[in-house]
Amino acid sequence: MCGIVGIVAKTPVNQSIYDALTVLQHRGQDAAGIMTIYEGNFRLRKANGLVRDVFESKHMLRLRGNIGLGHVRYPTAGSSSSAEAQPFYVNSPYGISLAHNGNLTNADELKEMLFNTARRHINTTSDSEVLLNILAHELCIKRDLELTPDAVFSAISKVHELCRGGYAAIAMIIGQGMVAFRDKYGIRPIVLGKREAADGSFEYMVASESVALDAVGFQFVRDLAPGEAVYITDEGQLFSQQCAEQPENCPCIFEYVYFARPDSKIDGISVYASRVRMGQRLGKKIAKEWADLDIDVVIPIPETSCDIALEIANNLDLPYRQGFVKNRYIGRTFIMPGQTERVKSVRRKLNAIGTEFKGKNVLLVDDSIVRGTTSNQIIEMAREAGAKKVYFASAAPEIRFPNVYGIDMPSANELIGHGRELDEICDIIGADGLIFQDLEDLEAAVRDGNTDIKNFETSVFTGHYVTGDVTQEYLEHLDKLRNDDAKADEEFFQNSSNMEMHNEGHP
Ligand SMILES: O=P(O)(O)OC[C@H]1O[C@H](OP(=O)(O)OP(=O)(O)O)[C@H](O)[C@@H]1O
Ligand SMILES: NC(=O)CC[C@H](N)C(=O)O
Ligand SMILES: [Mg+2]
Repeated sequence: MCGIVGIVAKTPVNQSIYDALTVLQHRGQDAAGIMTIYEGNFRLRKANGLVRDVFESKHMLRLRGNIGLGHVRYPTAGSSSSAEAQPFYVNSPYGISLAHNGNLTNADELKEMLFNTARRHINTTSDSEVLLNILAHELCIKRDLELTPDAVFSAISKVHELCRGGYAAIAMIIGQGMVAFRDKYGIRPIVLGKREAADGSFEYMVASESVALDAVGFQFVRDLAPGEAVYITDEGQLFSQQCAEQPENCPCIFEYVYFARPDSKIDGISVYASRVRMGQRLGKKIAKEWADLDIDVVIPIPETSCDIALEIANNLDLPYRQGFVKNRYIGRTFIMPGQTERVKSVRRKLNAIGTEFKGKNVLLVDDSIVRGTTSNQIIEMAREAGAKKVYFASAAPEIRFPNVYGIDMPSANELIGHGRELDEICDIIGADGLIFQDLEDLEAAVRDGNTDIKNFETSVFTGHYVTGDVTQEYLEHLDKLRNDDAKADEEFFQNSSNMEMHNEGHP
């Protein structure tokens, strides 16, 4: 899940984009990039690493200009090489750069089509470079020197016709403006904000999550609707239009379960409040199904599950204790690119406080169990710390199917819930009892924040893919390409780029 941000302002945007990226860091820890336009040219800095490591003062000084884009990357297509860090850019037409969150499911076909029909070459394995070239190709067909909003929107309509999958994207066009758009199912989130400039006019910002607006002093205006595009000219004029045929609101439910920050609101739903409701519902289920269990204490697995666990404890009338301490300098485990790193990071990241476990029957709570990397080790740690019995609750149901829309779960076989029933999963993670939230309850917990949303993207639980184009053949192809072994084999290449980036220079 990447984080994206774009700002069109009256004053330099580099610091605001940097600050916004730091609060979107939880969406991608692998690479970061900022691109601005200054005196008719792009200025770019992107590299592998966290925001604080990628941008030094010398880079920030170079990133001049009042319009810019930023990206934090969690690779879910292609490789982790710095050459695939974002934003990407193309020279023609105008000079366009793009930052993308999500995954295209038909990137291979589009790549071929781009060559066959437009002789466009894609030099990386990134689906985002494909998306940028599709947009560039469509804008190229409009040959006027100045782009009208109508021409931009008709290009985005073509993008929607051609591209499948989940995408929220922001593109910047030299001498014209910035366009942000969201796929027709609204799978990936994106919000619009505004701020009053000193001269009384408005500056605009688009970002993956509302928390980014808060961080840099923009007021939330609204979420982009599924299929909608907003175009902000260099002068700061805002236009918006629905660009997709039959859009359908179907946001990714995993944003609420795990990805997004609790202080964000997505599609009118507070992520924090939805997690509290997940806790309420799961608490009720535990009370009903485990009435005879002698649980002494509820302990969360930091960090994402803390709000959920507290509510479960309230519902069960049990004490809530933060029995695991999280090392604040270690990032999120699940979005690390390889399984070896993920396994190692659990014990580096979490440590048990012995007194909270010794001689007790503990209920550990996590937001989700994906590969079982965390639950497996954490249960072992609870036992080492002296727990008598270790029960485990997951606020999301069993994850049984791959994700194809921008969450790196490409291989069914790597999912602990794939093809396994509750008892078997419980045995593998080594718990004395295991309980999952029902999908109905999870959906209701989120929907209670905005009853206009009838459906969510829940394919990891159901195997039903809303875009309707995901075949067994595609899933097998994805598995071969991106399972952990395949990625480990590519490790050497991930650390070395085919193309060095020419983004260093003098201010
Ligand atoms: O079953 P797994 O494959 O281990 O994946 C699930 C775990 O990964 C995530 O935590 P993560 O450490 O990424 O982030 P957090 O600190 O936000 O909880 C999630 O919150 C679960 O704890
Ligand atoms: N998680 C994401 O949004 C990733 C965007 C894009 N598919 C990439 O891998 O760079
Ligand atoms: Mg976690």
